[in-house]
Amino acid sequence: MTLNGGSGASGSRGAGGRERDRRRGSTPWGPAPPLHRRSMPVDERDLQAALAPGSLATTAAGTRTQGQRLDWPEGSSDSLSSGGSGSEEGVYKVLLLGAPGVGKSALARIFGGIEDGPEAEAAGHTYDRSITVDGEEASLLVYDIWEEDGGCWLPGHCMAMGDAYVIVYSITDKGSFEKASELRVQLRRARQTDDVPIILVGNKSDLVRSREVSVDEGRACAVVFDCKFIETSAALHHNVQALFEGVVRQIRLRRDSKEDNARRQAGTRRRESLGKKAKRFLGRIVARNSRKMAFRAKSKSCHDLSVL
Ligand SMILES: Nc1nc2c(ncn2[C@@H]2O[C@H](COP(=O)(O)OP(=O)(O)OP(=O)(O)O)[C@@H](O)[C@H]2O)c(=O)[nH]1
Repeated sequence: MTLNGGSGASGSRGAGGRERDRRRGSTPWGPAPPLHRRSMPVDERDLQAALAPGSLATTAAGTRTQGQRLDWPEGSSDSLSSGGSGSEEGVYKVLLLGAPGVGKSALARIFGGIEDGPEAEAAGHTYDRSITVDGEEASLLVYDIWEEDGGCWLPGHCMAMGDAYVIVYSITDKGSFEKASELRVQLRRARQTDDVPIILVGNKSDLVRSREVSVDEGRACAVVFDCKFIETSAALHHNVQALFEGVVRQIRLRRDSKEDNARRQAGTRRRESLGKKAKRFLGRIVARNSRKMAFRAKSKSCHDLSVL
């Protein structure tokens, strides 16, 4: 996978700032004052414009910075690269959700190519990079803006704006695992009709001795909540690349399956004979009866981020 050289977090808000905000790669970016989540003045109208589904306008919570480092191996078939034009339809908003301290920012910073230390302090909360997965480029805007203790600005917007969600818990904190389930339920409520990809992430997998949530528990939770599952260690940069590649694949799989369905429906409407209709009806009955098998198949695949 190729991550396009890390233009980092995003800055100003408002739909009018769309083009201006999308400076990336080689564009020099003047110093922007870091904005803080809690103290940030929020104008509801600005946010609505900025966070409207489909809008590329970036979050009020972020400042855009330049990513400096390639975290993922160069020369691999899929790796990070710089700049990327990121066609507008190829830009996906990814929201990180989870209890405090589980490592959301650490994961986001690795994605953004931001080093720990002063650089990280100066970075905002939104990271913008182009990545090439399976030979196709996609731009991800990764939002690390979730505030879960009621201080979260406009949680409804957070739940509505994502093209994909990464729900993070710490494997060393059972409470954060329970919180992850709550967030999944909240998301389901907020996006009832959308088949939006959700990836459950057990972070801090390096802390083996303090583990409170087993891999099996994580996986079982993902099966129950119909999402994908992966364990990561931001500290060791383990599986972080796989996570973000998986996000892109999950988005694409849904996009492709929607397109296939639309194509099939269009064709079916034109040509479907009575025999075919009967076959489809029987197929549905069989599918219902094999729900148990489907559940088993799902539990096998919930950790495979490259399949639906
Ligand atoms: N050992 C270990 N520590 C981690 C890992 N990921 C994050 N941390 C540490 O956990 C602490 C919290 O990480 P953050 O990235 O700030 O967590 P967060 O979820 O963004 O927290 P909030 O900003 O409070 O929501 C920091 O001290 C990180 O260094 C990991 O994979 N392993």
